[in-house]
Amino acid sequence: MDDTPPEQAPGMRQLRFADGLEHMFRRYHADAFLARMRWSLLVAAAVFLLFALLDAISLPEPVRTQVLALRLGLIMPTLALAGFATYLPRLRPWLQWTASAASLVCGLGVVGIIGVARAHAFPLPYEGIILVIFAVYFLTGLRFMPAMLCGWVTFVAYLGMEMLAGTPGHVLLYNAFFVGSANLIGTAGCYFLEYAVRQHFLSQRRLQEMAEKDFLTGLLNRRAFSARAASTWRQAQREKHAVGVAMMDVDYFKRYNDHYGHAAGDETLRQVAQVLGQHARRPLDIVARYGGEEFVGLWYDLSAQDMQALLERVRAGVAALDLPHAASDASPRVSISIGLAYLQPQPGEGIEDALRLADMALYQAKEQGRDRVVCKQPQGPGSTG
Ligand SMILES: Nc1nc2c(ncn2[C@@H]2O[C@H](COP(=O)(O)OP(=O)(O)OP(=O)(O)O)[C@@H](O)[C@H]2O)c(=O)[nH]1
Repeated sequence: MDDTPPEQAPGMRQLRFADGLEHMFRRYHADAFLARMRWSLLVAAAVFLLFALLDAISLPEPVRTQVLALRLGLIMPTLALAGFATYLPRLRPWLQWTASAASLVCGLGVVGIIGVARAHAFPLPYEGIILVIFAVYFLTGLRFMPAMLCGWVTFVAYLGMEMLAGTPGHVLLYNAFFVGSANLIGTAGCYFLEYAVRQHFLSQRRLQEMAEKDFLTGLLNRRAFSARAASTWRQAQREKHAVGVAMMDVDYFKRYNDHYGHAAGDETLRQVAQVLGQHARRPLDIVARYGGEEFVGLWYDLSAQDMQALLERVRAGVAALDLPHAASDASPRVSISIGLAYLQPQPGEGIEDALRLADMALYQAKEQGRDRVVCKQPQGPGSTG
């Protein structure tokens, strides 16, 4: 397990983790901020509608028509489209893009509104730009980079518009200072916000790992096995694929502890677990510590022969560790007995049924002298159990 404190994780300061982790973070962020994004679009729409009301009451013609055209004909439909996009699961990976586009349209739209007022010499306050900038940084749920891009592009567009409109230098300087400062505050605030979200993401991952992993061996624990195996089992039922479920037990481990000491026993369990882990590398393979010196594994969609061959390699791998076990009647080295249940999950059957069968196979392996693999298949046509 990675013990680095979240704030020292590589890429934390740059707000970019290594590729795989960054991908997971973005998915986590998209899920965590989905509701917030919807609400922020709703709040933005409500504010723009209120301003439209104010414009309708207070602006003279032709400013009113042009401003309302921008508010109701450009900004509101964009917000509606961005809101709609949040309900399309296919667009979920692109939500930062759609929300950025909507934010940019709002920012440039407000620049346009002020530009219309300037063109008709109507003294419309420029502070609407500051409102938009704060909303982009703190309300939308945009990550730091896109939020910063939207904020600063809006700033530059605003400056350009004021220059084109011939705004006097000293007024422009003050306005630019205010809008620029809003952007600086937003940039810093948004950085710290995303930093905190990343810290939270890493802490949550660590907690989940701690809840799922066995402390001694680093394999999954029994609870995590049950959850994952149940889901793989259902998948096998749906797709009508076979699974191999194996119970594995280190032979005469009580005697090993008594002979070599508990600490040596711990180290042996770690090494055995490593061998098991090396044989469960596909995404749906699961191996876990079931308890004490007992391990459990599930392998998805292998033929019965491949499954038995794999477990034979596991048994041989443990033997190849070449750890002396002077007190064992099965072998002079540490060895493992394996009971395999090989079956295609039937409707109404659960993973417990497979575990029970694997346990029976393990019992037989012990009866037959340990250090071996015994396979059982459910009774029925073609059964070898
Ligand atoms: N070192 C160490 N020993 C453990 C741990 N968990 C369980 N054990 C020991 O594992 C032993 C299991 O003993 P038994 O259940 O009798 O099994 P066994 O001696 O392997 O006998 P067979 O399974 O019949 O071969 C006990 O002595 C437990 O104390 C652990 O985390 N570390």
